[in-house]
Amino acid sequence: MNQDQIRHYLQMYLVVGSVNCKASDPITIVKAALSGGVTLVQFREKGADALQGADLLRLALQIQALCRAEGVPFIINDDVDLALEIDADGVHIGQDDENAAEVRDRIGDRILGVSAHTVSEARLAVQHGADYLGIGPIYPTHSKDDAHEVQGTAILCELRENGIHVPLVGIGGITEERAAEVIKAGADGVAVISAITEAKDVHETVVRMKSKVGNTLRER
Ligand SMILES: C=C1C=NC(C(F)(F)F)=NC1=N
Ligand SMILES: [Mg+2]
Repeated sequence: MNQDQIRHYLQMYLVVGSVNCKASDPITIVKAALSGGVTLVQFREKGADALQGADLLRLALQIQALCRAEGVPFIINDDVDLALEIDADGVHIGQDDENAAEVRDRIGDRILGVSAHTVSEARLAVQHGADYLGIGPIYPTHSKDDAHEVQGTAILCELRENGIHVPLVGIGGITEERAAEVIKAGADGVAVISAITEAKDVHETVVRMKSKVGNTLRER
């Protein structure tokens, strides 16, 4: 997939799993987020009471169907086997998951996202064929209990200053108020968990956040 297409997808990136959906259920949240205009959805089922087996597969297929109906790509976090089993549009892997080069071989030209926390991790991921890099946590997050130390937007500037020009998406504690500064620092979009899954009005939150991202991208 070409880089401009990937950059477009990264603008308003929802990362969701049943564990993050307390106020409401994942399907209701994903429907409202899609109607608000999210441009990419990642199914990330992690944590103490994460779904497994048939329940996991059922929820993945349900969210995949909702995304497909809206023409929004659907990505699976970590689980390359599940992604291939249901023919997801891509996978997102961390530094502690399967080697990115091996995953690229397994998934063909599906979307490959890789988490990176330093310039050297970013360079390696790009060499191994990553289509985009997930960078963070930019701000303190309570969505990931083993998150790396908070990096602030400086990491985004540092990556761009060191010649990392592939599509980048920031993640970690990103809220509507913070979205613009993540884009100004060089990200092509924002990846969001609890600011959307715990929002009082999911649809409106996505609409507002997406318009702030779009306006800031145009001003850049
Ligand atoms: C650990 C992660 C880091 N970044 C991303 C994203 F921003 F979506 F690319 N997703 C993850 N699951
Ligand atoms: Mg992982």
